[in-house]
Amino acid sequence: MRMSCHGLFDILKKRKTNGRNNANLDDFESNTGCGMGIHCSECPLSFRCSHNGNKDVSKTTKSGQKIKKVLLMGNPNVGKSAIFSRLTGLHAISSNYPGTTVGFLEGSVSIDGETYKLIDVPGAYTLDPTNEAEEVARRILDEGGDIVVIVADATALERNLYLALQVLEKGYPSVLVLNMVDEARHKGIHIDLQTLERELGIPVVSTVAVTGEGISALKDALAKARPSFILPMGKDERWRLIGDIVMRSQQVTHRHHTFRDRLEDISVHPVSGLILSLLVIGLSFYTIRTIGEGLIDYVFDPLFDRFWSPLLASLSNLLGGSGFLHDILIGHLIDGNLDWEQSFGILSTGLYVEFAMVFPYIISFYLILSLLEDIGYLPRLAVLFDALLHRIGLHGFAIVPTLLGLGCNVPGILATRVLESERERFIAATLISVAVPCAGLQAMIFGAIGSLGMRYVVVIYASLFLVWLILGYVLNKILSGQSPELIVEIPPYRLPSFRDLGLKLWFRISGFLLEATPLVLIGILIANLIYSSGILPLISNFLKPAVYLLGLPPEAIGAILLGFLRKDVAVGLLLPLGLTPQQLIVAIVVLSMTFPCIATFVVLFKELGAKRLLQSIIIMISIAMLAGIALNSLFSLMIT
Ligand SMILES: Nc1nc2c(ncn2[C@@H]2O[C@H](COP(=O)(O)OP(=O)(O)OP(=O)(O)O)[C@@H](O)[C@H]2O)c(=O)[nH]1
Ligand SMILES: [Mg+2]
Repeated sequence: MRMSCHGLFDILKKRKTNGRNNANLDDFESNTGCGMGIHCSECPLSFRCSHNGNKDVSKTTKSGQKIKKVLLMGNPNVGKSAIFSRLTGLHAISSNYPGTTVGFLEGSVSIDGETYKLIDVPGAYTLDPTNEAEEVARRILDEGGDIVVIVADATALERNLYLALQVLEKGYPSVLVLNMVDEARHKGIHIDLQTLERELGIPVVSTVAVTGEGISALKDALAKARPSFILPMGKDERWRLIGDIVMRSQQVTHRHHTFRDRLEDISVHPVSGLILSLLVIGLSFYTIRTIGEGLIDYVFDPLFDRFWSPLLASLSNLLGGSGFLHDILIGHLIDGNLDWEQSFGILSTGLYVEFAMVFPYIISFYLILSLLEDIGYLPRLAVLFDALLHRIGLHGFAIVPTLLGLGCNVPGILATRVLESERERFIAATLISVAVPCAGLQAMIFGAIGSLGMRYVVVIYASLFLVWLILGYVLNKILSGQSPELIVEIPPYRLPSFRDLGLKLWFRISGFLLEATPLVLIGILIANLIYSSGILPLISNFLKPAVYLLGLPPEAIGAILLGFLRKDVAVGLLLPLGLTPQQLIVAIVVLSMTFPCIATFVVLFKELGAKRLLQSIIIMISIAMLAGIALNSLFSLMIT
C-alpha cells in the first residue's frame, strides 16, 4: 500500500509565514523539541561522558585490536537513545518527544570478541541541517564511522527512509533497525524484513528497545553490516524510490479508534486541549508541592532534628562552642542553639539548605516532569501554546526548554539548541535566565515566603510571568527576523517504562547532588566569611543608590550578589535579615532576574557566545532593576 509522503507524518499544525508553506520535508522546519541535555558530551558540567573531537575513525585496544566506531543515527524520537542504553548498559536519557538528545553520547560494547564504540547521534530528519542538533548529526557522519546503524520508527517507515537513504548514499557499511515494532503491530502495520533487506541491500532487524526484544539480533547484525548498492540521487528521485520500497515491503490493515487515539485528539483540540492542559499543569504543581512538603515534613526534617542535630551539638561542644573553625563548620549559635536556617555553618545551614529545603523539591519536580515527558504530553503543550509563544518571538516548542528550565536552567538552555534560528535561541535562553526560576530557587521561595502567606508567592510568580511575557514581546519586536512556523511531530501517548523512568529520575537527582552540593557548601562558606569579615558594608555602600531605589537594607545586596553562586543559598541569606514580606518579594524578584547562577552563566557563554551573552546580561540587570523598582513603588503606594 502506497501512502503519501506525509501520510504517516503526524504534523498537527502548520502555518504559513511569508507565503511559505513548509509541508515539504526538505525544508522541513524541524523545530523539534529539546531535552535534558545535562549529561550530554558538550555540557560544561559533564562528568559522565567525553567530547570526542577525534577525527580518527577507529582506534585500537591495548591488545592491538581495532575498535569499530558505530554511529546510531535516525529521525528524532525513534528510540536511538533507548537502543544505545540497551547495547552499552549506560543510561542515555530517553523522553517521548523529538530532540531529547542534542549533544552526543559515547559508549562501548563487546560482541563476540569485537569491541565497538557506539555514538548516540542527535536525531535528524535530513542530512541538510535545519537546526543545531541536525548540524551536529551531519558533522558526526562527515567525520566518518565504520558502521552506521540507522534506527527507524516502524510506525513511520516512509518518513524515516528519507534520512536512511541519504545515509546509504554515502556508502557506509550499514544496518537498518526497525524499532517500535510493538506500536506498529498495534497500528496494524506489517513490514516484511526480507523484502526491505532486498530493497536496501543491507541487513534489517526489528526491535522493541524498551523491552529489549531484537537487541541480540541487532548485536549479531553488526558483524554483517555492509554498504548498500544505492547511489546518490536527487530529492524527487529519492521520494519516488521510498514510495516504491514502502509499497513493496509494508502492509497496513484497518483498525478501529482506541481510547488512546481519542485522548490524543482531545489533548490538542483548542478548547478541550486547553482545559486539559490547565488541569495537567495545576495538578502537576499541586503534586510537586505535596510530595516536596511530605518529604520535608516526614523524612528530611526528622532526619536533621533527630539524628544530625545531636551529632552537631557534640561537635560544637568539642570545638568549644565558638571560634573560627566552629563558626565555619557549625556556624553561629543563636541563643545557644543551632538554627538550621540562620547559623550559616557548612554542616548546619549548608547541608540543611541543600537536603531539607531544595532536594525534596528536586525529587518531586523531576518525578512529575519525567512522567509528563515519557507519556508524551510535552509536545502537545507546545502545539497548544504556540500562538501565545509566537507573540513573544518563540516557536511553540520553546515550552519544552522552558519547562526543563523550571528544574535547572542549565538543561533548559542547552535544550534551546533545537530551536531553529539564532534569534529564537537568544530570546529563549534570555527569557529562561531572567524569568524562569530553577527548582532550587522555587523551593526556597516556597520555604521562605510561603509560610508568610501564599499570596506573596503568587505575587513573585506573577511578576516573573509578566516579565517573561513583556520581555519576550519587546525582544520579538526589536530583534530582526521572524520566528518560524510550528511543525512538530507529535509522538503517540506511551505508557512510561517504570524502570526507565526510575533510571532517569536517579540520573537527574544524582546529577543535581553531584553538581549542586559543592556550590551550595562553597556559597555558605563564602557568605559566612563575607559576613564575618566586615567587607559587606563596603560593597553595600558602593551600591547604595540601587539599594535605596529597591527599598532594601544594604545587607540584602550581599545576598543578591551571592546569587551568582547559587540562587537557593542567596534566598537563605535573605532570611536572617528581618525583611518585611514586601521587601522579601522585591529582593527575591531582583535576585531571580539579575545574574544567572554560575553554571547557567557558563552554558549561556557556550551557547550564545561572548557578544550575545553580554547583551543578555545587560538585559538581565536592567530588567531586574526595573522590576524591583516597580514592585517597590507599587508596595509604597499601597502602604501610603
Ligand atoms: N513502545 C515503544 N516505545 C519506545 C521504543 N523505543 C523507544 N521508545 C520510547 O520512545 C521515546 C523516544 O525514545 P528515545 O530513546 O528518547 O528516542 P531518540 O531517538 O533517542 O530521540 P531523540 O534523542 O529525541 O532524537 C521514549 O519515550 C522511549 O521510551 C519501542 O521500541 N517501543
Ligand atoms: Mg536520544
